[in-house]
Amino acid sequence: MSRLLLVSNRLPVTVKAEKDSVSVVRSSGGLATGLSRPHERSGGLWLGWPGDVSRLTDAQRAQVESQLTGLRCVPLYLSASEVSRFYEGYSNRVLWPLCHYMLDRIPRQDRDWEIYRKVNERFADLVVRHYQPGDTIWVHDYQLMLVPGLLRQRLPGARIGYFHHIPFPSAEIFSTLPRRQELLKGLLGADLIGFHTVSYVRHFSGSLLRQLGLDTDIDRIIWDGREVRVGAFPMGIDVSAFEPLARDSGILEEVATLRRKAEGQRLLLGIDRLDYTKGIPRRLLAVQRLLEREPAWRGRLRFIQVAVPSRTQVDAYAAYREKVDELVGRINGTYGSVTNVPVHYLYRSFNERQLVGLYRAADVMLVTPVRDGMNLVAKEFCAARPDEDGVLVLSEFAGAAAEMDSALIVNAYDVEAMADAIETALEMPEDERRSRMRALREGVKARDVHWWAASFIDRLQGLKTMAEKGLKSGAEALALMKDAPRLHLLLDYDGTLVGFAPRPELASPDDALRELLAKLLARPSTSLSIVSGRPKETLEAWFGELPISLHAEHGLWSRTRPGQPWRMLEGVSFEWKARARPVLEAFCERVPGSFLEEKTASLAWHYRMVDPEFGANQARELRLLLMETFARQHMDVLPGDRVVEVRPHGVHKGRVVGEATEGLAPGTLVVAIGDDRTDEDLFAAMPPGGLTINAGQRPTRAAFRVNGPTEVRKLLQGLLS
Ligand SMILES: Nc1ncnc2c1ncn2[C@@H]1O[C@H](COP(=O)(O)OP(=O)(O)O[C@H]2O[C@H](CO)[C@@H](O)[C@H](O)[C@H]2O)[C@@H](O)[C@H]1O
Ligand SMILES: O=P(O)(O)OC[C@H](O)CO
Repeated sequence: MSRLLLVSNRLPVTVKAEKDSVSVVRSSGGLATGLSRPHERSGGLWLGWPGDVSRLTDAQRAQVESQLTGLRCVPLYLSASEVSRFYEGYSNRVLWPLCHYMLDRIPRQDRDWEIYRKVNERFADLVVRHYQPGDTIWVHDYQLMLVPGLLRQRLPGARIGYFHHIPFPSAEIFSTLPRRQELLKGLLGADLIGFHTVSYVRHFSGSLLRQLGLDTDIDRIIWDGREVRVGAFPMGIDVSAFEPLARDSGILEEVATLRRKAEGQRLLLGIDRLDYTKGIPRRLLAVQRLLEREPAWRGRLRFIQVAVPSRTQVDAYAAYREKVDELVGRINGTYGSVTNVPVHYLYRSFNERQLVGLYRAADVMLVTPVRDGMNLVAKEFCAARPDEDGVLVLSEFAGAAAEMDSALIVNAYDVEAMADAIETALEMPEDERRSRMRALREGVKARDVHWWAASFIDRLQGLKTMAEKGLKSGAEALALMKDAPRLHLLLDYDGTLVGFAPRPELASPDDALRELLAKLLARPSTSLSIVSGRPKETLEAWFGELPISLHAEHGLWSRTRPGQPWRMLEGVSFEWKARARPVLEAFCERVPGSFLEEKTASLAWHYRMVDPEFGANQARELRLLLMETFARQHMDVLPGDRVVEVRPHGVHKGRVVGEATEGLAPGTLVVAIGDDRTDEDLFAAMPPGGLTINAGQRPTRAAFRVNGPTEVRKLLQGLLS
């Protein structure tokens, strides 16, 4: 296993300052336990913020640092202003509510973005300082969304993963963020981007399409000349740590004491960070509603709500706390008695042993966030129930609901339905409770936190990095081309010599391109061919006068010299065309903005002016329909860049190589440059020693890569100097 560099905003340790001493202890949270095994095994480092150390003396700080070194943790200290503007500001006032669909909580002024960016840079710089070739870098969560991109600039060949622990919102929600594109580009610096559920993966892909025009091919995105993978990796908990605690005799005694104190009562339990995403007020209202409508439960229910203080400096959290306090007071005031209150509200953190005791004692666990990335509390509850009893009421808006369908799934916004679910849970027969809990426990055990970490790391380490793929740069290609005694260039047109225009006829050659081609032709021992998918009429009109060979419609038509007739490949069948046309026309009608281009042999359905998400979906549907309908016909369906093309089988750009290079003097270096899938056929048919250059970002069999038409022109210009 290669060395792991873990990067998260918070280090997995807690600094404990007492009167005269200070110590650093490993935290027990999900991330800390989940990654501790790979962290130890890989001999790597964990980089992050150790929390507020501003009140420590110099000597204490030195002591902290030496203990951190022992744990192989590297601290990144945040100044007071960074804590307030990076952590509390952009991370928790903007990104947190955005990802949890709470747009009205985001401040109107975007004033903390710069600090967010700068702190992300500080993290990236720290990683670079500790990076050794061969390391795997794994960045965590929304506080560090720019870090993968910043690392990619600094360490182009590194293997980088990113995991998003909170929901990724729908494309409509994400599009409200002024910095949406920067953040997406930041994430795309990673080789692998992980989310808890497939719906977050879908939302992320939707945003890529809408914001950057990038289509996700199952789990693969092509960005900046690299492949980026996305996937769902549902996080689990450390079951092996919970199980023994749940059988611990000391804890079981405490459970018995608690149950004795609540004799004659059923126990409901809620355990959360005090966060406005956790749905505590509606949960309280549901308990209130049950007591209101079913007087028989009054005095017979005890709802224990534990809330750990969180982000207390952020106003929204303070206001939320007041709201919860007020509701608890109101319910207890209405339904309490001199000896008993229905809600036991505990505003503090509990240690793991105390939590397990509560989980073990509860009849019904209420996990009802209004939005939650995963929610590990739901899984901890099940792991703590080897007795196979207890009912889990789980919000459909927690990522955990995607896996835990044996829970009672509720709409956490619907107070009445939650009151119903609590009642159903309280009255559930023992058999049903056991069979549901058994199924839940199986899932929680099978996909624990070690499985989660290992599946992400294995996937990441199984991917080839840029360096391993070995694509060489345009500069290296230029050096070889300049050294060659003679040169023949096979050039694709659209996407290679010119960029894309809204309609094909608008992408005509500009003056600079014409001048460049003329100069290349004047260069000693240099000849060239244009190999395009365009109709022959277009190539004739644009380049007919030039002493070059022209190949139209992916090689169906060829013309070797000006004035020579165009010749068509022999033995090509077109009978499918009349039947395919109405299918494509129907798509033009139903997808506004799309249009049909007809060439001699092929039909192309263009959707570059259509809403990207809708266009891509419709293109997928069209391809499936064509492949089904014309399964045994002599035709190929080719997906292109915002185009679906249908062309005769056996007609492809590779067919022109023989003719275009016929009669070249020995020792001529043949160079092919193209950007899309149709150019791969050209690359595949190159003569031995030929040089292949991909002018795009797709996976390619080419040996060299440059980035788009601007760099192609720069490369060709380089031949003239
Ligand atoms: N009152 C309390 N006292 C003591 N400990 C308490 C506590 N309340 C919660 N905890 C502990 O905190 C840990 C994490 O809890 P969650 O997954 O529920 O949410 P959190 O929002 O912090 O995490 C974010 O990251 C995790 C992991 O990816 C996602 O599941 C989640 O959706 C995302 O918001 C659990 O181990 C739990 O025991
Ligand atoms: O306490 P925070 O702000 O570091 O956040 C803890 C949560 O687990 C974030 O996902």
